[in-house]
Amino acid sequence: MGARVFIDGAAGTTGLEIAERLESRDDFSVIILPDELRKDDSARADALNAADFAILCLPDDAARASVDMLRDDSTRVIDASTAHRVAEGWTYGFPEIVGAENVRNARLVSNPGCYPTGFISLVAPLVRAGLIPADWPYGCHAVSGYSGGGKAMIARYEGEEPAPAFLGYALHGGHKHLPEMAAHAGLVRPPLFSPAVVPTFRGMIVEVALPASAFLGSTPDDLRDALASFYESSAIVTVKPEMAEMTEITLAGDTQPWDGLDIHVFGGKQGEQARLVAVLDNLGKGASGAALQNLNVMAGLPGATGLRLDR
Ligand SMILES: NC(=O)C1=CN([C@@H]2O[C@H](COP(=O)(O)OP(=O)(O)OC[C@H]3O[C@@H](n4cnc5c(N)ncnc54)[C@H](OP(=O)(O)O)[C@@H]3O)[C@@H](O)[C@H]2O)C=CC1
Ligand SMILES: CC(=O)N[C@@H](CCC(=O)OP(=O)(O)O)C(=O)O
Repeated sequence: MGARVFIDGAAGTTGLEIAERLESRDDFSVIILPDELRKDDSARADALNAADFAILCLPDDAARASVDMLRDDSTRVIDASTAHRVAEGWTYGFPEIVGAENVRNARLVSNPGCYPTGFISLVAPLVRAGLIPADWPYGCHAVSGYSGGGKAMIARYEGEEPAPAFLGYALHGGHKHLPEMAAHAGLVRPPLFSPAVVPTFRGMIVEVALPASAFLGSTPDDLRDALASFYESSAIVTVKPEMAEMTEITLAGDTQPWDGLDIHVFGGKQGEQARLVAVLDNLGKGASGAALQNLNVMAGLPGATGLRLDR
């Protein structure tokens, strides 16, 4: 029997996928409450405290309640919700950005948000390298598959009523991901964020478009080179070489999880702009894939065992 992993919220979109993916693993034994007990606080408290690892796949308030139910420090937690992503005492579970060693040694790990995973992957290394400023008024445009909205949005897109082909939201600001986007990208303020949902189940494209004045005299090639060197040792994040002939970027519309994250840097002909683009699966590196990566790292397993990186 391997380490015991309790999935709290295993009936939801993220929890279900983590449970399915852990099923084939013999290095972990999975604890899932039966349907009639999955919202029973006493059963949840017992399962949480009996586990070596608890993965919280719950709305924010329920995730906070789960953490409050822990009686001692013996359960290590991966929280997939937004509740603890900028909270003191929690390690942000983005090993490529915060360092795998920090995740390995952490007891409380917050799994990054899907959009922030794309945004931070593009911006954090360049801010750290001093190639773009921490105080620029960044913008971030992104599209997500509808599974990003959990069960409610899946029901909307798969229900009787026709769903929109493009659904822009967060029109008045205040998206729940803004604090972690600023904090973990190393920015003084969050980006102007314009997310949208498109009618595919999973997949995500996150873009940060920059005028040349934002990259302080470097070129788009310099930005790409810096990102390539930052992610050189990552099996998960791939910085694509310049592809001048590439004129379109598309969502694959995959049905299976894909845990990779591809980064593109497109430059203007005279270097007058750079479009930094991250392509990922909102349910892969944006959710369950990241949770499994964090679980592997925390359990001291080599690399990113069990992650599907090809598309
Ligand atoms: N979908 C995505 O792309 C991503 C989601 N996340 C995060 O993961 C978390 C879960 O999201 P997601 O899977 O999409 O959401 P879902 O709505 O699909 O699932 C949430 C699950 O939690 C259950 N639940 C709600 N309250 C309680 C409670 N008090 N006790 C026990 N179970 C409870 C729900 O039960 P019921 O079925 O009865 O409603 C549901 O099964 C959220 O915090 C979300 O922000 C993170 C990354 C990406
Ligand atoms: C399409 C959609 O609604 N996406 C969600 C984000 C996905 C999600 O649930 O957020 P986490 O990654 O923080 O879990 C939203 O914009 O609120």
